[in-house]
Amino acid sequence: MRYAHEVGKVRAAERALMARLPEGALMQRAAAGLASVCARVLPAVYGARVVLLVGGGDNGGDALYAGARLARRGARVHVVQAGSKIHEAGFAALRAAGGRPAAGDPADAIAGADLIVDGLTGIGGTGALREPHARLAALASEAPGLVIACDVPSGVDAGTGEVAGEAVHADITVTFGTHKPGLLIDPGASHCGVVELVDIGLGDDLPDPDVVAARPADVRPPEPGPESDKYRRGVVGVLAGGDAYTGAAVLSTGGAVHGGAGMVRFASVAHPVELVRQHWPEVVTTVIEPGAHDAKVLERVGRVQAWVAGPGLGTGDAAESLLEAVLSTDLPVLVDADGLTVLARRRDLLLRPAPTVLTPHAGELSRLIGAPREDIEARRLEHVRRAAAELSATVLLKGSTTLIAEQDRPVRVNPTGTPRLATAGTGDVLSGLIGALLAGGLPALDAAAAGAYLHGLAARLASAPHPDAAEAPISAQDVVTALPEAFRSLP
Ligand SMILES: NC(=O)C1=CN([C@@H]2O[C@H](COP(=O)(O)OP(=O)(O)OC[C@H]3O[C@@H](n4cnc5c(N)ncnc54)[C@H](OP(=O)(O)O)[C@@H]3O)[C@@H](O)[C@H]2O)[C@@H](O)CC1
Ligand SMILES: Nc1ncnc2c1ncn2[C@@H]1O[C@H](COP(=O)(O)OP(=O)(O)O)[C@@H](O)[C@H]1O
Ligand SMILES: [K+]
Repeated sequence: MRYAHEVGKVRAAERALMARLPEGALMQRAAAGLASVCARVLPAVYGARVVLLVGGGDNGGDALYAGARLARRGARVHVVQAGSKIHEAGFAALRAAGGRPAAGDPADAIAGADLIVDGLTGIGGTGALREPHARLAALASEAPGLVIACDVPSGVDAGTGEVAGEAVHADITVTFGTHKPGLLIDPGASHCGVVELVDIGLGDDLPDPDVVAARPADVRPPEPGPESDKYRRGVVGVLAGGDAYTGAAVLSTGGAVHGGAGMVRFASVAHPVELVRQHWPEVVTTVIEPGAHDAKVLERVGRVQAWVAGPGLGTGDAAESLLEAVLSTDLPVLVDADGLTVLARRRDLLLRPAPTVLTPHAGELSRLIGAPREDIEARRLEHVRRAAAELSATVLLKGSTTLIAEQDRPVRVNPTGTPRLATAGTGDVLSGLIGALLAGGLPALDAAAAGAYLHGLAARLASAPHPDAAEAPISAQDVVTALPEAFRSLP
């Protein structure tokens, strides 16, 4: 796992470690790590034109000491100072090594640099960047040279990933001690480029992480053993589709079929059942007669280990009764799409002892918790946590970074995916896939996280089947088709 800690915890760990070390030792560790990444990516350090963008805090100090190290190796290092304050000792070290303030318009120095080191703000940055920082951030983002952000791209809120105004778009972010949540969560994450973690020795002083992102080896779908049979591997029941929407039923069922369940049962009104049978002959189907939506329907469907309810189900009384019946069981239930719209008016249905997984996008979450959609998109971490607490459920918030929250657990950030996933029907695939993983016995948080990982991986593989291939547009059905390859590519 990659771990991230909130800013307050990073500062507390730094204080604890600093108390045991000689003054300035921690900043030297950070600067040494930063300088070594700079040296590695430059074709040659000697003669390289390096511009440091330096704010008034310790983030600027890191940049100045790293600049001094590069200057000692022959780089031509210039400083663009933002504001009146500067880290005096760092500035003195840079000057002693031959670095100088940039003369003339900073725009020219930035445009002519081989490498720009962003030391405007780090974990101390709050709110939208002020001037002249904002202009310098914009100039760096547009410059032809490489941009390396020190700790956090300036303008990104390290704790949340919120970007309130202008912010640096880095090629590489060299972060110290631990990841910060804002480096893993959009919109901040998309400003970071490649994130490199420099160990400054915080290890034992850091508490449990607040946010974690899986590495491939962390994703462990249930594996069938020699004793497995279709029932022991887990049966998933899908309640989806209606007379109005049939595609959602086919796609959600497809996610379940390729998600590793021993069997998929599907129930709906006649038309979607017919289509699901055509697409997925291996699925056991039940036709629900119009008007019959109570618990008896579930008995007719047969035994399952987990339910998926909602895609294309409609939002009327029939859908509500079906949802009430399924949430009255003592089985894990995933609710998606139309099911979430119903839940927004029937939150009482969430008061149940068994696990519930909700998979909203920002619009659906907005209805569920009564927060504006724009606020959810700007501050995804805060809202997904709030939703998990208020709704007593595992909440997977879809979008440009998928987050999964469960009360009192670190929030999982999904590292896979592509913006090409933003196409109709891919969410339905995800619901069936997670349902299969739940039926296979994974706990809710692990099932949701593994499902999001495999779904994002399948989308990448569908869009660009090998590393050198250009990305092509994909359909939701392509994601279903690529799921076996996604499973195969796990270590
Ligand atoms: N502590 C340690 O042991 C270690 C810390 N390390 C490093 O220290 C960094 C944290 O340093 P920090 O606490 O000095 O804060 P920092 O990120 O430089 O920001 C403060 C400056 O930004 C300014 N500013 C804020 N918001 C702004 C805005 N919107 N627009 C414009 N300006 C804004 C603010 O100005 P003010 O508001 O005070 O006028 C102040 O000048 C951390 O990220 C890591 O790089 C490493 O060396 C490892 C050891
Ligand atoms: N900008 C984006 N980058 C990456 N993935 C995205 C982006 N926007 C949406 N997605 C993903 O695409 C899928 C869309 O799901 P959803 O909104 O439910 O669509 P639908 O209801 O049409 O199936 C989700 O997995 C979501 O995380
Ligand atoms: K920075």
